[in-house]
Amino acid sequence: GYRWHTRTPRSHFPPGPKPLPIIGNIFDLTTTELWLTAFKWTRTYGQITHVRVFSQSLVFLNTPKAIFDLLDKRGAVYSDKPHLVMAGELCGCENMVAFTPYGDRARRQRKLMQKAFGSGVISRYHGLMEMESRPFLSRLISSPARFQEHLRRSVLFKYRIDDLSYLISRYIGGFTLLVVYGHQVKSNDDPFLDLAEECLDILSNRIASGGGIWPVDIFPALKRLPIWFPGVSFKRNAVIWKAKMEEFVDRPYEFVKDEINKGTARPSFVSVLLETAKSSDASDTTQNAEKPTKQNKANHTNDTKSNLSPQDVQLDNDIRWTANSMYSASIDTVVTVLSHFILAMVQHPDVLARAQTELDAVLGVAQRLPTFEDRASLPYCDAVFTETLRWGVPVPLNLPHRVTEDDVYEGMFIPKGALIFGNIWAILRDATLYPDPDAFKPERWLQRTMDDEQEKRHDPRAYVFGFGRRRCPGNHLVDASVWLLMVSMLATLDIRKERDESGVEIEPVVKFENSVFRSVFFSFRL
Ligand code: HEM
Repeated sequence: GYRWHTRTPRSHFPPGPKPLPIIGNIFDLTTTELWLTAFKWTRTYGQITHVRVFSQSLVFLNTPKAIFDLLDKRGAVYSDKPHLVMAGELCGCENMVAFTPYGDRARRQRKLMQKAFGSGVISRYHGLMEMESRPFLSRLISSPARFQEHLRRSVLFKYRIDDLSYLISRYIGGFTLLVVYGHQVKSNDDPFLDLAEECLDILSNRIASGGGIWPVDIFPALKRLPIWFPGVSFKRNAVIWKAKMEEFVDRPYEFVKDEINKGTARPSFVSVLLETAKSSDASDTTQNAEKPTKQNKANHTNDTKSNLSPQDVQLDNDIRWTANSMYSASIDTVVTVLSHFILAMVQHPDVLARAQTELDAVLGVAQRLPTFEDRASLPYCDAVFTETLRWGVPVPLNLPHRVTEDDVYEGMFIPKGALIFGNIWAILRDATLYPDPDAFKPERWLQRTMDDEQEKRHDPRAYVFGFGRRRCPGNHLVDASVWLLMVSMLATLDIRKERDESGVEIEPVVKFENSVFRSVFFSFRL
């Protein structure tokens, strides 16, 4: 039965729109851009909102205080992830880091990612990022044939954001493939990048569309229906998608193993961990391995299965899935942030001009491209980057966390199993924190009026990467690589509105997609 009918009176839940009997607030949730709806609720219900879908509680945390009090300070019970039958179990995504239940495995995975992309190691990749950003720029300006060389920052091709998304995903995907797997993308039809593209499309537009909640997640009994049963097409799809996801995880990983065996592996996240594991094998230091589950065994290639210890199997799976998670989590997110940047530049030629003037002064007549050494001398460009993160809000409702114990916060009851959404949108659009919040205003980051602690809380980086023990492990990488792409584009390109036949500028028609990421579509010119 429903817990609140017996033990806890409904009035003790955080406030929220009134649910219908049984189905709850389903109809309150089905609007486009759910974050806009959730934002409206904050006006009526304040710092926390509660809604439910059938018996599943959804809790939106709408203020920095509520978010940090729960997701940070009570991280021990607010760091689990929803158990998704369809996405996790049936489609095999349960080992991806963003879906991993909170516990030993999640902690091991995060430790590995910390090694790869923790704040202390990012500067090691600066050279590589600078190197990889060059082909990105040249692909950008050479893809359409009409480049006009006599203009320094030159204009004049028509783009749809999709064309650019493609190039950005090649850049960030290529970079991650190199760092994580030691694979260098050389051609336009790289098999690993093509596979990633196909799989990310399946993941975000098929498996996780609608927040990843399928009827079978609400009625788990559906999964026991036989596959031929009418209406069970989700199970047939799941079989196909699961095979694809496994290929996505296994192929680049097996590539590294092959390269190691041949003695030709380029040093990478995976190769270094595998080599370290091999050399510590002799001294046998691993402890506390989980018992190998069916899943673990199934993941293993036949030739090695027989002589692997449970510890080896565990480590092998940790590396395999962590590598894929970093690779797959980096692509759509970075594309989204850069699309927001371009949109802001198209809509604010004055900001573009000021950023370019600053760059010109620093880069001088040499007309070289910017590097990380220049960052400290480019405060306005940095402000443009910070404001892009605040204004764009790439993941407006964060990824849901799941609370593992009944909890009470300021007199409100939060039931075990509730999904908790950090309402990042509500915070970054809060006029008391960021006056005139809809406006794109880099100036707001130029004068320091707060002490260090307040400043840190005010910085959009405290929000856009999520919270507590699940906070995005790629955040330091993003701060470097996205900054570099932005200033490289500012240094070499003009970004303009489209024009009609008679040369008159057209306001971009902007369309946001209703999904986990705040993807945006529009046209512009470079
Ligand atoms: C601008 C780009 C990015 C944004 C805005 C972003 C944002 C986020 C957010 C909001 C979360 C959810 C955090 C939470 O549950 O509280 C997350 C998780 C994650 N991100 Fe990112 N991310 C970006 C790029 C990257 C990159 C480049 C990587 C590569 C290392 C990455 C890897 C991950 C992983 C593995 C998770 C799951 C962490 C976990 O559940 O423990 N992200 N990211």
